[in-house]
Amino acid sequence: MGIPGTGWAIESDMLVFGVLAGLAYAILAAGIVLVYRATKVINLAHGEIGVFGAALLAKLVLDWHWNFWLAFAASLAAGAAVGAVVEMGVIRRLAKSPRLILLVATLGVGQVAFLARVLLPEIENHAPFPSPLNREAEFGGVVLSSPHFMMLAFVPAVIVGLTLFLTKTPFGIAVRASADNPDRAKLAGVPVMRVSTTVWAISGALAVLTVALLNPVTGAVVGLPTASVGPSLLLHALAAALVGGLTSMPRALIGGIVVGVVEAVMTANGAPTGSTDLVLFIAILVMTLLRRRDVDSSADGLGITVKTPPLPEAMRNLWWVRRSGLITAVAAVVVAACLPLVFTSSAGTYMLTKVLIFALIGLSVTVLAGWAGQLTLGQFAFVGIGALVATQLAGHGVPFLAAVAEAAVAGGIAAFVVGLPALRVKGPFLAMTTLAFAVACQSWLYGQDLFGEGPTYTFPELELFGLLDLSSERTVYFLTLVVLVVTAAAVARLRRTGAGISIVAVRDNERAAASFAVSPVAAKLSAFVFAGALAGLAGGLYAAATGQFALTATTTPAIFGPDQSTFIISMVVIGGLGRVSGSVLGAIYLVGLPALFGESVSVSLATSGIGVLALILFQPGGLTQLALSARSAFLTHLARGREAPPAPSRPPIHALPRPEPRPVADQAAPAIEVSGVDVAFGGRVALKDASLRVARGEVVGVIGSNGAGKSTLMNVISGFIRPQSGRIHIGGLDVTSFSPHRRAALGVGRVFQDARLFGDLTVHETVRVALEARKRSEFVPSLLALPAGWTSERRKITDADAYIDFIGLGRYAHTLTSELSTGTRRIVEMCCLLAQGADVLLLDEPTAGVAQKESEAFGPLIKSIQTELSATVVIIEHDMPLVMSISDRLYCYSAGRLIAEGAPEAVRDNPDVVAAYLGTDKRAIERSDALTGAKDHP
Ligand SMILES: Nc1ncnc2c1ncn2[C@@H]1O[C@H](COP(=O)(O)OP(=O)(O)OP(=O)(O)O)[C@@H](O)[C@H]1O
Repeated sequence: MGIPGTGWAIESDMLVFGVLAGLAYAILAAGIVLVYRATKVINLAHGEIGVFGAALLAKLVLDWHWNFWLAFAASLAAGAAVGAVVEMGVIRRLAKSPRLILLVATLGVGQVAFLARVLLPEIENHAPFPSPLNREAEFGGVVLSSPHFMMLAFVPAVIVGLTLFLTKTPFGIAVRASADNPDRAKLAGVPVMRVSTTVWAISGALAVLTVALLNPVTGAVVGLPTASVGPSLLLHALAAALVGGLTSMPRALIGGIVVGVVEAVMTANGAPTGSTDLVLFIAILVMTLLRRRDVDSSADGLGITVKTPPLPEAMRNLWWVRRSGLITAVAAVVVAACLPLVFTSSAGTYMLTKVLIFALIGLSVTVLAGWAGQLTLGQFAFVGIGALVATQLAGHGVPFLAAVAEAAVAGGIAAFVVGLPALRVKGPFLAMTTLAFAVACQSWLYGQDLFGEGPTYTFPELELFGLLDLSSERTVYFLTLVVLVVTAAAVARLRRTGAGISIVAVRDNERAAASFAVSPVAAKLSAFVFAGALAGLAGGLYAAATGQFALTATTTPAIFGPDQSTFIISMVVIGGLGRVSGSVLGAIYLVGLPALFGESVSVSLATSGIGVLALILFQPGGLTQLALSARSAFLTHLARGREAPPAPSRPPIHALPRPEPRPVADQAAPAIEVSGVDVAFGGRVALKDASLRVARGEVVGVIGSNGAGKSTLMNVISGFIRPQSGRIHIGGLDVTSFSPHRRAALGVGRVFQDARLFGDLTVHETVRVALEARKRSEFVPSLLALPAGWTSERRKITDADAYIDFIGLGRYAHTLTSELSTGTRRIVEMCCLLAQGADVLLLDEPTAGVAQKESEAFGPLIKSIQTELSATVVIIEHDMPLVMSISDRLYCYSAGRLIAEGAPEAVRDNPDVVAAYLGTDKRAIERSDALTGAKDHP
């Protein structure tokens, strides 16, 4: 059979080989799916655990002559035990940590499993990997032997068995419940911990089974270095898992077979090297893009883990304490500048340069993963692109600095291309896409003619401005040091500007950020492009420092390969995710120490998988956290017996900064007009022919029982939900097709029911995000500290101070919002509305979660903010006394339909409203949250 238009043939042997390979991918995928279903983590240690168990099996059968099945059972049990120990010792302890930390922990576990395998007594009898039967049969022109039959029999049986186990048994339901919401599952009596341990134990056994099935098929000879489950194999399995949406095992089985067959057909027909990985990358990209977008926009748990401990009041305002970061940085640069005097050999200088380059690449991960929360497993791909571009250009006579700058541009462009589709992709799916990109770069892109003749590339020996000889390692070292210092300073500065804060805000709460006019797309893309450019720049310098490097699809470990991408993630997490110092400390720890003091047992122990795991377990904030804790302890010690100096006072605020008035499309038009809006989620109708008309300056309350469609109405007005029909006008302008952040820029302010704001931003930073609605901080001027950007940033800082003082939040200004009580966070939200200068305020249960006593103050507060902003207000509230006291008119919704509208008293007494919402109990009306149960007290 042939494929029309390609000249390719499909023979039966390709199908047989394809199916066999596909079964291998599927069983690997099953293990990944199992753990992902239970813990939402991609277990990167899965392969290594399997390789360890399979080595044990080989030892038992070949050297100790155990019966195969007995040895098989024992190694599966060993795999299960390893899985359970990993869960109890690592995963459980990190359950509340950001997912990135867990991912890195699985990398550490993988290294420890690798070490365990190496420590197993050496196998003396070199022989093919053991298999129980000794039969052969011909099938489709292919001679199949017992390992193939094992694969054909075991894989479908295991997958069907696991599927039934997970879908039809109470245990399976418990797995799903504990994955979706562990706290709620615990309340419902699900033994969450036991479920998790069991899942990891099953996955451990499955890993051993996988490698035990895989090894004989690939003809592994025990005792010789066996191929481990590297990124490429993992990627095939991930593609299969993705066909099943990371949850369905039968679909993963089909996915695996499809991947295997396509690959076999392509390879047998002589498709160019690496093109199968390219196809895999495209397939993964398309599949992730076609996935239904997550409705839930909550942060995917990639938060920053480094927390600055409080400093004693007596010391906080001393100049050298305030400047301690800068002082440390200067001292570090001085030390770095002296190091070449200590490590004088050319190899030593090269290692120092490599530490600097890794720190630079670490900065790119800091921005992308730490700030933007984009979990990338392919950052080294951009380093490789940068290196090749710089080498190629330098080889064609382009001056050194221009070549390196173009490497940065190439990295940025490549990141833009990858980042654009990645905007729709989150967390583990993005990790997979970027890993696929890294694998495709290694096996396909780097081999393209565009980058010159490989596989060996030589960076020419150049001069800088005809003065500095770049063939000297020392010159390259100092040049790299200058680039790193300048870049680190720019990155640190960027984080303090509106542009940097916005990136973190989008990561923490995309909806809230959009409601402050921050464009999530622009924030994420700018992080992607900037990180890509930094990686490309580092790549250019890496090529210059290395001089000559070889790139082939099979070189392991490849200099720019996917393994390096996972390494750099570990490095940044170990250093301290999200901080500039994190990249530098991580590079010193994981690249510098092993290279310079590799002989020392304690150094290799500290920087091995065990050291990394121990550090993550006891100090998830990494080395930066350790340093900050040490500083805090030292200052606390010094502060003993010292009086706290009076805090520097700020001049009193006489008037709030006035926002520039926004142009209004039609002065005579109502502030908000919603007409004929229908919204349905699947088959469930949330709004039917909804309408709302609010005059300028009016306060309108929206009431109705839970699920009546009130929040949906808010989401329709603010742009988070596109209605199936109907139109929305703001100030006479038809905004139906506008995104949320565009509506926010028109003056639409919003508070959300959950009052989550941005967990990793301080109150001051949060208010500055709101100020973005007035004047957006541009990325490039902020990064380069151009005068325009600088003046506007200074202005925003003082404006934020003014709003915070006005609303009485002064003492919380530098507290993280996640550390505030719900009531205080609600007040921060109000402060943000002021800062945003919103003239249409959409308040979705602004007192939800606030104690009754505190919520009484909210009526006057809302009124005063309305007056200050001359705003129009729509408020959803279950607190009837509050909503009655401030509203000019009320709308009441029931089951998505408007049932009453008019003066507050008239609506309250309307029989339909009484029947559908309020009931007849007077006390309930006076304290209506008792009726809805909506209020939870902090
Ligand atoms: N993103 C969504 N996906 C599916 N269904 C949804 C979604 N958002 C809302 N719904 C459904 O639409 C209906 C209206 O929900 P909505 O949140 O607007 O009600 P509400 O009146 O605000 O209730 P509450 O007082 O509890 O906030 C409910 O049945 C809800 O389950």
